Parts: sequence; C-alpha cells; structure tokens
Amino acid sequence: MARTRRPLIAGNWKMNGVKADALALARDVAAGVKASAWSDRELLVCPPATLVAAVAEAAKGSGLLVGGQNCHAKASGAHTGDVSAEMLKDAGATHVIVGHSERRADCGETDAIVKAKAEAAWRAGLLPIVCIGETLAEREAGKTLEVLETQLEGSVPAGATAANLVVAYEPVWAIGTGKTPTVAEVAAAHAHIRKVLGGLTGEAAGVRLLYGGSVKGSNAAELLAAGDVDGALVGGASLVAAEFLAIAKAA
Ligand SMILES: O=C[C@H](O)COP(=O)(O)O
Repeated sequence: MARTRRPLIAGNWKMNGVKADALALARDVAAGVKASAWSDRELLVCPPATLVAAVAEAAKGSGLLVGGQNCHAKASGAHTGDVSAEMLKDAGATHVIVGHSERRADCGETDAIVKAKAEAAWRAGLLPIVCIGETLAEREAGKTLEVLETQLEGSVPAGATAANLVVAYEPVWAIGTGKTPTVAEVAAAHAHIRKVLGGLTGEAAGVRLLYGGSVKGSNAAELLAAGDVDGALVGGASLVAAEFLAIAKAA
C-alpha cells in the first residue's frame, strides 16, 4: 500500500563541524539527493546555527532541505547568544528542531518552553519538529506512554495540523548509545503518539512521526517499516553522507 505521509529523513548534526567539514558533507548529501531525484521522500539536514546559511547555499537546487536545531521563542530582543526562528528562516532554513532531549536536559527546556518555540517556528514560517521521549528510568518504571502523553500535551501548540507539525519520538536512552527499542516498542510508542495527537489536532492521521535514536544504515529499513513511523531523526549517522543516504534509501 502506498504511504500517505511522505517520509522525512532529518539529520541533526548537533554541535559538530566547522565550515569546511559542513560544506563537504552538505555537498555530498546534496549530490546524493539530486542524483536520486526522490519525489516520495524528503531529506533535511540541521547544521549548527553558524552554518545554516552556508549549508543552505550549498544545498540550493538539489532538493535537500536545511533546518535549525533550536530557536528562541521571541523574534528579537535582549537574549544574548540566542537565535530566533526568523533568523533561521532568513538564513535559508525551512524547519527547526524544538525540544530535543539534549536541550531539555542541558538547558532546562520545559514542555511550555518547547510549545512557545513551536509557535515561534510557525510565526517565522518554519516547520517545527517537536521532540519527545522517555528516559531509561521512565521506561523501566513502565511509564513510557504516560511520559509521551504528558510531553505531547505540554509541547504541541493549539492549532497544530498535519501540515504544520512533525513529531520526533526519541527515547533518551537510545540516543548515541547504539541501543534501540524493538520494532514492536517503536510501533507501540508511535501508535500512542498518534492517538494522543488525535485529541490535540483534528488531523492526527496526517502528522508525520519520526523515530530517532541510534538509527543507521543497517537498522533503518526495519525501524522505518514499523507502524506509524514516517521517517527518522538521525544524529551520529547523519555526519557521514553515505550512511545518511543509505538511511534515506531505506525509507
Ligand atoms: O537528533 C538526533 C538524535 O538525538 C539521535 O542521535 P543518534 O542518531 O546519534 O542516536
């Protein structure tokens, strides 16, 4: 059966690379995207904020999309060191990741802050990728679905639709560890996310849900085939063009 939701394979480069590395990686990924001429899937890379403009320039004309890894909730003002969604848009971004667990942990981002950032993305004309996910302790306590529900209810703004929201499920314990949930566990989490989204948006069936956490070329096919999985949010493996493109091919 044909997919109704176009898969999105997003690479989160995190705090890695300087301009020379980023441009080489972006050019290799962009060349792969251009050569594949995919119309049935989208590829996105999210470089560090300082490199968004250069990567967007390198990706121009290839079909490769570029996003930010975070934004401030305000459009401008006295927020030293922060970057607004408008600035990302101006630099060539089309998407922005909000509420990644590393920002929730490192910067104390709450669900309310994540929601405000998702609204900021809308204000600037960016598509937010709202991240949620349980810690190992929460999973071991049998609280995974409850945690996901609380995070969704707190982080997804009113007015979310299939066109203006992407959700990424990233179990915190699977990020950068080489460990992943089973396919059945991913499918169960995604089914629950879609059910909860049903109460928050009128269009839950169309919202794309990405899985993230130790996705690589060798496990992408089975993870991406899990029920209700519409793509991946990839960290480490997105720093190697061939590996990232292999994940995209598996979608
Ligand atoms: O945003 C991406 C995730 O944190 C996954 O990272 P990873 O693929 O290195 O586990």
